Amino acid sequence: MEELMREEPAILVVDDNPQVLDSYRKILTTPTDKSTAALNALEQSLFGKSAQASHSDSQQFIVEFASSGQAGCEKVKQLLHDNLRVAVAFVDMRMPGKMDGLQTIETLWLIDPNIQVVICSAYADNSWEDISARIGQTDQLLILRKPFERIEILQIASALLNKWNLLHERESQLTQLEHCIAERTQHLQKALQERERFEHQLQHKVTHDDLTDLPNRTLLLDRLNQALTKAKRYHTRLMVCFIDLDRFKYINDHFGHDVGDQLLCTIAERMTAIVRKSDTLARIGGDEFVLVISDYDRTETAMHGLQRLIGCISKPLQVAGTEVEVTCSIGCSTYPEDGDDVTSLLKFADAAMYSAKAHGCNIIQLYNASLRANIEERIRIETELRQAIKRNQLQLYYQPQVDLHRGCVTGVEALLRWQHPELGTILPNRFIPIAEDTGLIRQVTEWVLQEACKQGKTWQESGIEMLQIAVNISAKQINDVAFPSLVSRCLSATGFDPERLELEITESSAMENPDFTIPLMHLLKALGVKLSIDDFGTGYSNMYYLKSFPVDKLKLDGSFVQEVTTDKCSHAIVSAIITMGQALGLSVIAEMTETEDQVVTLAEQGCDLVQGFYFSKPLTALECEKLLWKGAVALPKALQ
Ligand SMILES: Nc1nc2c(ncn2[C@@H]2O[C@@H]3COP(=O)(O)O[C@H]4[C@@H](O)[C@H](n5cnc6c(=O)[nH]c(N)nc65)O[C@@H]4COP(=O)(O)O[C@H]3[C@H]2O)c(=O)[nH]1
Repeated sequence: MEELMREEPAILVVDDNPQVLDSYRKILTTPTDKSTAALNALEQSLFGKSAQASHSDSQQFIVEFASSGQAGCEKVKQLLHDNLRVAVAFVDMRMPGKMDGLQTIETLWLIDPNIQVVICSAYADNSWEDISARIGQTDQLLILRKPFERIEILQIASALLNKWNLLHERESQLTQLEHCIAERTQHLQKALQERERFEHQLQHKVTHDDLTDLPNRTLLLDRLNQALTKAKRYHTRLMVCFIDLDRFKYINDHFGHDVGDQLLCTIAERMTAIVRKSDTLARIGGDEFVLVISDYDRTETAMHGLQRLIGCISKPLQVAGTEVEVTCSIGCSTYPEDGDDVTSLLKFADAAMYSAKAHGCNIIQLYNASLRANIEERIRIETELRQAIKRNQLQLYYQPQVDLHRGCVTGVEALLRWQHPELGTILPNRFIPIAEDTGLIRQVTEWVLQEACKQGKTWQESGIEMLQIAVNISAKQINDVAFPSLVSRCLSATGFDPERLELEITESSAMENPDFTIPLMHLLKALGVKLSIDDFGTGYSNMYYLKSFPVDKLKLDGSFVQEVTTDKCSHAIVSAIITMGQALGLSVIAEMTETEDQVVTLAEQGCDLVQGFYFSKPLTALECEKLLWKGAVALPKALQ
């Protein structure tokens, strides 16, 4: 509105006397004469350039005339309506009609409070004090006594017009400034909101899992800390539950990662729908979820909730057009019973979950004392195994392998023992899995290979004939690209004949990732070593892959061997594996052979080699050497 106002403001003259009005007209609208030129010069020296610009030489002022107060007010209204403003009003004091001078002024200021007013009166009936008392103290009002001088009117008009212009300019600058500040404030507020939104998004991203949008490990730890502090303060209970989906890896590998992701999202949604808002459900790894249940009354109540959770997870779901049922294993630890810090509660729940997994599907396992003992032992083994190699506490035992056709020992299997100074002999099943989990398996395998090759070389050089040494290779090693070079290093370091070294790979580890293990097996074969499949018959061998494995030997799993004489099925499986091995041109060895009947039955089925307590338990290198010097072993009578 303000911008639309015409720049040059008007002067209003209100007087009921036509002659007075005429005088005003003459003074204010007559072109410049000498006196007005002098006035202009005076203005310029007083007000500067802007004063000069305020009115032109040809027309002094824009002037409006009104013969009554009412007409004057109407005129101002009309001008405002036409975007014109009145800057100065000369108002007569005594006027007939409804409005005298003061009433006119009051009304004028109601319409436009910025008008500079000059009261022109010939009478002294209104003193300045009276006027001030009526309309208040103001610097917008001057009193001019009639009869007035032309120069007085011109000076006053010019000065007030300039004053009005300056005020108007200041006012519009202020308005502009306010507008600018408002705009800037709005801009800053918007930027602030944007920043807050961004920070919120960032915070969410840092604390939530991308796939399921559940809290991640960071947020879980934070919430768990808070829940634990609360539980301690209010003496309430807290349960930490590790939930792991069974066979997820299989689904992921078999159907692909997209399907795996979709499954995880569906399961996460199902669980979210039934857990209490006050509890925290987080995803901390591939198929691992953690639920924190706080403030529950009895363990049974929490167990009931977990049973419901199992129920909702294992409801059938469609995966890539196939109906799948997902089971899970849940391990729980509780505050205050099992621990009073976040780390312990998480560790114990994790241990309980592993125990649950070992017991089958959809099992809930509460942490207990025996699990605690297991964990403590595990931690001890993990810590001390690191030192065991350096402190020379590892030792290889050798178990002879007997050739049933020739009746002599043609090979040995190297079996690892840890001679612990306090715990005595520790068997590999107790520490190999821990070595695998901690990555120590690489050092352990290197030590075993070095030691076996060194021993083999010693025996070779001492004249023991044609001895094959079999070494167990962990699943972790068979998935390690650096493994062939490790084998090569050991062979070169010891000078052992590669043909005499046999690497035993379990069927399940060979089948875990055949696309990777087959090329790796070929690399090993290129070194000249022999390969055998251990525990054969227990894994899920795909016959197509079996054909592709560059192996020399199948090692029949001990569980079938031990039942070969007592169980028809085991007998049939043993017989089938031996026949298949022969057909594929592979030799077959049976492990854990304990009785004469077993040896005879295996020989009758065409098994080439046997290993087990029947001929010998695992022996120290020295004991084994004595047996090897003897060469021949006593076969059962039926086979002689
Ligand atoms: N009941 C019975 N058992 C018999 C008989 N004959 C031998 N055994 C035992 O059966 C296991 C055979 O080894 P495995 O199947 O390769 O199974 C091995 C192998 O998988 C692993 N292992 C042993 N040494 C090493 C090693 O150096 N590295 C790796 N990665 N694993 C090893 O530990 C497993 C267990 O080894 P050990 O405790 O030495 O147990 C050995 C051996 O002592 C028998 O007639 N009856």
